Amino acid sequence: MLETVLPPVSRLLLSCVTITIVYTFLICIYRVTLHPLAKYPGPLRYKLSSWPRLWQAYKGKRHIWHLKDHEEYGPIVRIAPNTLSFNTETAMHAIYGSRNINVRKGEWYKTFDIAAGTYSSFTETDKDKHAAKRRWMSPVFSDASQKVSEPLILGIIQRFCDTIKPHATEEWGTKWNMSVLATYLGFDIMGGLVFGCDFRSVDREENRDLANSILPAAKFLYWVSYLPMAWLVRPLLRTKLFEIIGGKPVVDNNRLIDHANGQVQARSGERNEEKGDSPNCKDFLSYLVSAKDRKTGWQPTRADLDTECLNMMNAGADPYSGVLAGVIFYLLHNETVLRKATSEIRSTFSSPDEICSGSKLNSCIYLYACIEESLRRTAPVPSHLPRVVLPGGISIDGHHIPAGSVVGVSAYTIHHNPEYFPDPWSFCPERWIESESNSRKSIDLARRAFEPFGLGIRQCIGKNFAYLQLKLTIAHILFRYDMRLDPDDRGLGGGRPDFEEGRHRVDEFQLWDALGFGRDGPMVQFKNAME
Ligand code: HEM
Repeated sequence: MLETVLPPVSRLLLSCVTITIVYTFLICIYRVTLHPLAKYPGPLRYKLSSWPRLWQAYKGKRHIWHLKDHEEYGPIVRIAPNTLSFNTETAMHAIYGSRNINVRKGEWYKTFDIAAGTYSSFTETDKDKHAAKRRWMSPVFSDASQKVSEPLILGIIQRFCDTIKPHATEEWGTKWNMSVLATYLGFDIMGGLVFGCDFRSVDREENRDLANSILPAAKFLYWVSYLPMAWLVRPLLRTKLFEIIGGKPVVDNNRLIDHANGQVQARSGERNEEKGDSPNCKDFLSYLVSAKDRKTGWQPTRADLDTECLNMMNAGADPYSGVLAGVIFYLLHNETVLRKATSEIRSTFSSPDEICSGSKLNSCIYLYACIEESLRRTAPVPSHLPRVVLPGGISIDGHHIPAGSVVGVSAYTIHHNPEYFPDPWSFCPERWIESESNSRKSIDLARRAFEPFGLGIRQCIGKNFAYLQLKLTIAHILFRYDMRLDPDDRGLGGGRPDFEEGRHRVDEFQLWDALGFGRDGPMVQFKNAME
């Protein structure tokens, strides 16, 4: 009846709307009844649609939601129509543990550095291509390369400490936002390591723009990568149109890409001596430009080099900076721990010049335990690192998971699982040290559930560099300075009882979930501890 009185265009529109409603309704029914993952528990809205996940990613709170969901629904939660989240160490090893596991990285990764030209070792989803890239990069991360790089890392850390010095006499001096300082320090170190380029963003304000771009760009790409049809957006990432739509974070990301491209380009032209580049330096780029995969003979294109350098800057600088800010936060919120760590460093070394890699640094087991405990609390990728199940499926904790499903474990959730980490909300470096009250068995169990660097073939290739940088930085700071929270701004970086659930713990360093994590504070004052 209605159809006969309506004009043809309206009839067409009405049909489209009706078909869409019926289709959506049927999809919803399918997702909660016949879908292969229908039997797994989770909130109804997650089962129906992946939009709630996008919203959580946009708000930087996915890790908080994961934790809450697992508390409510148990060790397996359906967090999107096609995605399961697990919270056991056995699942973690079943998903990420070795090369032969029948999964690959998910499409989600593809958004991150495609704007730079191609996929990096981090975002490559094809297993064989990834293996070739990993072999190509291995000389960069060898022990020999680390030895060559250490003087550069030490030089930048010492300059960082010298920058604080005039503001930290015998009295408590200027207050510093540790998240901000650590961002500049991380950027300077990676700029030196990757490009042999001396950014000096710690001590020169005019050089800080690029360092400040990394996190906003990462936050933006993080939620964009969760768009249900992110593949439509990817080709637009580098366009002017997208700069207008996305605003500053997109512009920032493009500036970072341009910078990486410029640095790679400079290898075929003149180097920029004025900016402090050393013509003979052995930086990461110098290994990569001339190397190829020894097994397949694969050689990088210019786009591969651009993308990989950008990836190393991002993957190397930001997690280190975030964790460093986290270590300082937790030391300052746990006085006994700070005292013990400081005393270990000051009794092991007799001057800052002695603080370098070697047996003395390795003997600082309390320092190492503080880093492990901070990595537990502030894993730089707090939520899922998604893996897609390949044809044939896989078995996880006795469940057959069909091909095409997406599976993962959230580091934040498993790192706060009391089954592996008793009293998970307390900062307790002692849990990593064997003692009468802490058996080898419980440390081994904790280690099996510990994944701040990922696991298996996709584990962080820069892990050893990261530990070296963290140990050196913290040891130098503790040796040279006493630290305290600025009395006027004690709360910055922590939660507050009047904040929402999950952000209410004053002694928990607050993370903004992204690739790397957003952060602020703590506000720190230093006092010179050396004569
Ligand atoms: C505290 C410091 C760091 C943490 C916690 C960390 C964490 C991680 C994690 C969790 C992954 C795996 C992601 C996944 O499975 O999708 C990863 C990958 C990676 N990281 Fe790190 N990272 C750190 C520092 C560094 C440094 C200093 C570098 C050196 C340049 C680096 C370079 C990389 C690269 C190239 C990958 C990709 C590896 C691959 O897929 O083969 N990271 N990192």
